Amino acid sequence: MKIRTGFGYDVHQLQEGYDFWLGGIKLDHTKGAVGHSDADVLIHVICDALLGAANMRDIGFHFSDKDPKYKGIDSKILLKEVMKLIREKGWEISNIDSTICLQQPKVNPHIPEMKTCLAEVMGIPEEDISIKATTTEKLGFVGREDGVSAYATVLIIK
Ligand SMILES: Nc1ccn([C@@H]2O[C@H](COP(=O)(O)O)[C@@H](O)[C@H]2O)c(=O)n1
Ligand SMILES: C[C@@]1(CO)OP(=O)(O)OP(=O)(O)OC[C@H]1O
Repeated sequence: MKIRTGFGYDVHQLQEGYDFWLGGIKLDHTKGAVGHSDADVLIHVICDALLGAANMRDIGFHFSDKDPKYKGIDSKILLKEVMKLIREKGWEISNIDSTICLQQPKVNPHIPEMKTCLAEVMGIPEEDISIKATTTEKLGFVGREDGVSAYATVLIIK
């Protein structure tokens, strides 16, 4: 049996007038995340951690932010595609752990819905997905509410 770990980190700006997609669901907030896609930072770090664990480059390598095909795309579609890529190489997910860095809004009340959504997209049990959140105590770009960042680690097996 082979076991590999992977790690992902990503940042998106927060601006008024944009939808705020996070963990596959739309949050009700005064600002939203800016990107070429729907800018779902949690999904992006999960994609990067999975691709990194399988040694298959990163999200921007597979889905270029210069390609009009991905303009405004639902990141759940990208995550499904990443799952296909790693499963084609024989990998299955053991577990995912993640942290969202966001000053506001509170994400804790939305974590169960995010887990249900992501588990369905990835075809894995909810219990294998951990999502956590932290503010940065009003420090830095997250603290100023200029952006949202996230980290994820994964374990994959074959
Ligand atoms: N956007 C966020 C940030 C944090 N949480 C939860 O609040 C707890 C306290 O935050 P600290 O930054 O003071 O550590 C944190 O542990 C999370 O449970 C949240 O829900 N949404
Ligand atoms: C997802 C992609 C592709 O639409 O665009 P963004 O939403 O800008 O996200 P980012 O994490 O900066 O890079 C990956 C991109 O290729």
